[in-house]
Amino acid sequence: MLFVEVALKVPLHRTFDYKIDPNITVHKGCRVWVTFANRKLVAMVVDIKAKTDVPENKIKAITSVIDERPIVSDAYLTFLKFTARYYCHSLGETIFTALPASLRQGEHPDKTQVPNYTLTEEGKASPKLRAKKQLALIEHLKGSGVTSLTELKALGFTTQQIKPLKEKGFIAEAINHCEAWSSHTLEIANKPRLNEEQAAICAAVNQQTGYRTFLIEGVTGSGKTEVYLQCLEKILNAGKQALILVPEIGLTPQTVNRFRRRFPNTPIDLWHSNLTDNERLHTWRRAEQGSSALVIATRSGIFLPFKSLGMVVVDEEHDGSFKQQDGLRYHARDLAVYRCATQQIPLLLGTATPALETLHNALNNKYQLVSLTKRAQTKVDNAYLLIDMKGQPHQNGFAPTTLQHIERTLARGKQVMVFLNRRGYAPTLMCHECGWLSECHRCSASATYHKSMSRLVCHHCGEQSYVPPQCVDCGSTNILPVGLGTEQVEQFLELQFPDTPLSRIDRDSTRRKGALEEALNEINEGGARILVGTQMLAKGHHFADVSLVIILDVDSGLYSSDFRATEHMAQLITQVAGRAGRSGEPGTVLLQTHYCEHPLLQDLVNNGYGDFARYALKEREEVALPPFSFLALIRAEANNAKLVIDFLSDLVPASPFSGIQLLGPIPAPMERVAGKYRYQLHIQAQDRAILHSYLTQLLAYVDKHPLANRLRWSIDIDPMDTY
Ligand SMILES: Nc1ncnc2c1ncn2[C@@H]1O[C@H](COP(=O)(O)OP(=O)(O)OP(=O)(O)O)[C@@H](O)[C@H]1O
Ligand SMILES: [Zn+2]
Repeated sequence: MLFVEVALKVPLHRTFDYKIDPNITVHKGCRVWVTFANRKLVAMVVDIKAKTDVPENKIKAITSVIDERPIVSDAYLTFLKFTARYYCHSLGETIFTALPASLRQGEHPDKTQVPNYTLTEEGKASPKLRAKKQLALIEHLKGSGVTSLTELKALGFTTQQIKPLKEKGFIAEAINHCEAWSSHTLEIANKPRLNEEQAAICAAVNQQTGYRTFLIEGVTGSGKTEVYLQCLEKILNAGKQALILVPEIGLTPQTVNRFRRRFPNTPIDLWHSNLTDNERLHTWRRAEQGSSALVIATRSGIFLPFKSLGMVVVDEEHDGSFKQQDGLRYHARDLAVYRCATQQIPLLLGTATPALETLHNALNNKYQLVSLTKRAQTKVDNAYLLIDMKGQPHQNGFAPTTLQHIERTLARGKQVMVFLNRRGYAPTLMCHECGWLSECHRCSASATYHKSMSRLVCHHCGEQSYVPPQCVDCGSTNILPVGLGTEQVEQFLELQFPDTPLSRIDRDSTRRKGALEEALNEINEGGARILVGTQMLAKGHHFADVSLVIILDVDSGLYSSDFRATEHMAQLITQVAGRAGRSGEPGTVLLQTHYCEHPLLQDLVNNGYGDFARYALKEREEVALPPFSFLALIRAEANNAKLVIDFLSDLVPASPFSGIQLLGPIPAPMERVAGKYRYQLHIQAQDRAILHSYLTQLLAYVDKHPLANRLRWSIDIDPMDTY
């Protein structure tokens, strides 16, 4: 008799054995159907063995084999086993998080094809068309030859343009070549000559054989993307594959476009949350078969099963979106380090604002630090101005000086960008008579006033309610909005500058499909002169005409209970500021603050992020916070606060464990969300191995804990925020 050890999508931290008829062939990395607790489940075979500890009368046989051949390699399974161990997550849940939905459900890996499009002879003859978007699509296909539907969608095209072009016979569906990409020859379009700093980095990367992580610390607009592109040439020329991880794809079609323009005939595939299940399966399979050369992906792309991976690039490595915030709470950048190290390939981490963890590793020579200190297309730097708000009169959050700057910039025909990381009209409503505040009754948070909808909306649980005509407590009609949101900024600026077109970009204004693309196009074509937005505006956009950037409120980041708050604030300021002065003349960055003298703020504006970050690292070292120690968080929540506290208290051992500091149970910074009480346990250690061995013991205990099934709990290794 033979036995298979399988991983199942269940939260238990263990695998399960089943028996299998020796006449049936099955391999590691194949899926099988099994019954588990009276349910039929897809299982992944992680080992095949001759013996089992399960008694003979207890062991069940598998129901059937799904895959004749393994769908993932041994090395890939090893990677997932590491992931599960590192994040203290069940192997089964880890494997089934990594697989695309169709494979989780037991479907055939070759179930689907995504159409490709190419120009017909009529299409190549530059047909006269009135629709601008249809023309743009024809132009695109002229450059790229064959392009998948997925890529066209990422570039902002829709079936509205594709269908009529197909009907008119200008484009046709093309055959999808699933051959290995390595049989192509690489075509490289025109490219700029690298400057000295860029060339030095490419040389260092190209020289590398085997594993090395490079941190490319390059100011915004210094040509990091150009460095990735030119480093990729060697990898692609060798017929290898590369993974490009980016924070967002929907927001930045330019990125995809840039890779496509540089490598016109190269199979590029995409992986992000807006794909359909079929599209995901398609990309997954093409990566696994070696048919894709480049995959541009968001966070979970780190789990794609490449056949011959040659390089990974993590662009904007500091970005919070690389950390998954529920389920398997992995960090894609950190997993990239493991993956590249085991596969002996280079990893490029690029950013203007390195995460302190990454910088620490670079300063310790664990990673190689390489820098781009100058902007690629302009010689000038942006000027920072701190606007002291203390005791100043202001209108809807704008100091008089700020308004004068806007006026002057507009008069010169330039664009102005106003940044505020809070959507809605005002974060709360207040009764002027009795002090009543609009609070969400399910969360410990205020409900945001959305004037255009006439609603109060909780940004934490989503609950909406009508704006009360009178104070709920005292009946007064004197109810006022307190604080500032983007909607209010928009209305105020429209009144101040009535003849100036304005565009607001935040989650509310871009909810309708295609709204974001329209707004971005309008900005790029110079229509909108004032741009108001949240961090959606901060990420990676290249707006040529912006020469004044205003950050309305930097104070909230200076004093916060989260030890990473100042780091995140400095990253955000630097990234937003980087949108100014991108072509030619220097930009101005105005920061409104009540704390002009704050040493971190002074350091940031006078000496730049690099200096700030090195100073901030020293501060972390003094108090032994990460990266100078290692942190794990156990979170628990339930409707009943006592249950949560009892559960977490019970996890605290009676006598201390050497090398481990425990704090808690303490309430989460937002104690109540959607009616649930949330508490947490902070577990800190100077040594990662000690932390992990402690957690392994703890988890074995939690798995059997009688309260564990009565509440929701989770463990977070290297948590990014402590809420
Ligand atoms: N060596 C070069 N010669 C001329 N132009 C260059 C060179 N390198 C980059 N550029 C141009 O400079 C601009 C900024 O470069 P790139 O987008 O690569 O910078 P980045 O550092 O990735 O920017 P971001 O700050 O948005 O991440 C682009 O328009 C790019 O084409
Ligand atoms: Zn709420």
